[in-house]
Amino acid sequence: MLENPPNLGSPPSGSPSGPALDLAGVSVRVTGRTLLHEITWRVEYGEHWVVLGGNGAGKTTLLSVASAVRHPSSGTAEVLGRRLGRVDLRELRSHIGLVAASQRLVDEELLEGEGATAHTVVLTGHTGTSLPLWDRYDDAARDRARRLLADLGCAALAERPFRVLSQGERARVRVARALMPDPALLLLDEPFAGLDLPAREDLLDSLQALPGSRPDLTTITVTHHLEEVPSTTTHALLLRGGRVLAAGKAHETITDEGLSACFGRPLRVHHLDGRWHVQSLRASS
Ligand SMILES: Nc1ncnc2c1ncn2[C@@H]1O[C@H](COP(=O)(O)OP(=O)(O)OP(=O)(O)O)[C@@H](O)[C@H]1O
Repeated sequence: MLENPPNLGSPPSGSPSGPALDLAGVSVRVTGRTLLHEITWRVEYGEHWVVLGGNGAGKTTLLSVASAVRHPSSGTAEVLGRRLGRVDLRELRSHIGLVAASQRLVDEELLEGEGATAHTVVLTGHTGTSLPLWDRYDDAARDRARRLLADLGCAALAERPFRVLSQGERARVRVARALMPDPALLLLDEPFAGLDLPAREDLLDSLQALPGSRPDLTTITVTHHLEEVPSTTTHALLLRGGRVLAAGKAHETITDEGLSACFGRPLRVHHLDGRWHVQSLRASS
């Protein structure tokens, strides 16, 4: 047990002791297949991780454990100081912000059909529901939803129907929604999927501003693309075939050797003005 576990009734204040995420020997098996092999991974509060790996490496499966959606088949997983299997997962999930662009919000279509505005979509993050529960939203919640939209550079979109928003605008509204309950942990599963270059850069700017305004927030971003790694990233985990190839400080982990092993081809990594870029040596030779 942690000496001072974060107060899950309200957002942690100051820097809580103990890790935000602590996986020890975590394996995930489905019939006939092992999707994750004995993952050991520790994420401290205030760290900003990127999980890199090719298609099918196990990134989404790993995030499903970190987001308290899935139990490990073996090993132990502690999220925000709570051991999966011993706590109410729904209550724990209310302290975790999850953005998964590839999996639309459960009832996004329903929200669209209802003509929900961007502000309403963010408000549903307050109750963790697909549809708005109007009697649960006081003035403070409504103001907070507006402030979050402004933080994500979307203040002008507040009253616009969600269904008419561009993919880039939707991506930022989803992040605002995920931040609505003031989560201790923000998990982003391919948040840049389907975005063009300006939309990607806008979302990156917004994500890179988060550590400044929320010093205790811990983030984990899953991506295939090095160009999408926020400049505020502190740590990286490289995944291949459901196994951790390397995990540690970003500069020590995102290397030519590490990335080449992770993606199974010779790669050269460049780090320029805080951003990462990759060059395929096979393509250029
Ligand atoms: N329920 C399941 N049953 C069987 N296999 C599964 C199941 N869920 C995932 N897989 C397989 O596990 C592997 C890892 O999947 P996962 O979605 O975690 O990978 P990923 O790294 O997120 O991939 P991508 O980048 O393509 O989204 C894949 O080969 C996938 O087909």
